[in-house]
Amino acid sequence: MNADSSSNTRAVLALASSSPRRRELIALLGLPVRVVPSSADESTPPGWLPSRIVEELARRKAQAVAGRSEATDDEMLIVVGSDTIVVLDGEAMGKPADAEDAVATLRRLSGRTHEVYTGVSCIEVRTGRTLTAHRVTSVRMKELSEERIARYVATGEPLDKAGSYGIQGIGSLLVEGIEGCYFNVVGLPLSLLADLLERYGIVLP
Ligand SMILES: Cc1cn([C@H]2C[C@H](O)[C@@H](COP(=O)(O)OP(=O)(O)OP(=O)(O)O)O2)c(=O)[nH]c1=O
Repeated sequence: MNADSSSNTRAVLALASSSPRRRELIALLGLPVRVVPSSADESTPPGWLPSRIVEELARRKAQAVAGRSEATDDEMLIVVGSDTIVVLDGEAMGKPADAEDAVATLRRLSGRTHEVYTGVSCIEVRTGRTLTAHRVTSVRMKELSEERIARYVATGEPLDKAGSYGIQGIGSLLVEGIEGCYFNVVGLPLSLLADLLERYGIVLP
């Protein structure tokens, strides 16, 4: 099944997110997409592994939207939720509370390699069939001087991003290199999402 399928049912995605990055990325798949911001509870108990955190939060975001969505007779509606965290020394870091918190996070990331975890969860609205997975990308940061961190935080870019940087923006200047999926760092691992969609019978290029 694909967007141009001659079958009577067409695949439609509902992105459970208010992230402009995720919206841009999911559009690359070429399927029809509706965007429905999700307001799920993002708290998790202490001690959860990063993989569990991102998978659970991705599922919660998708469930919050699936619960108030209805597919029309001629469509297979799949809600997609996603969650990203940065992990250093086993500690999960989400979005910074404020500029000061962003400075403290970047000081910790400086000159070291951390992991970015992104969970993706798909729910087919009609059947409730739910598929969830995650990817991990290693990111090595340059040594960052105090002046450089201050200049970067002053751009405002870090404030709505896990780990207090955006690899797709001017934050790319702080990054030495990565190992793994780039889109995973930006917040939506497209190749993983495509693997999940294939399991619903959706054919992509
Ligand atoms: C590390 C990194 C994170 N990010 C972003 C991706 C996510 O949007 C954000 C992590 O926060 P999330 O809580 O995963 O997502 P969100 O609150 O932005 O959006 P929603 O829950 O509505 O889907 O950090 C980047 O854009 N670039 C990066 O390099």
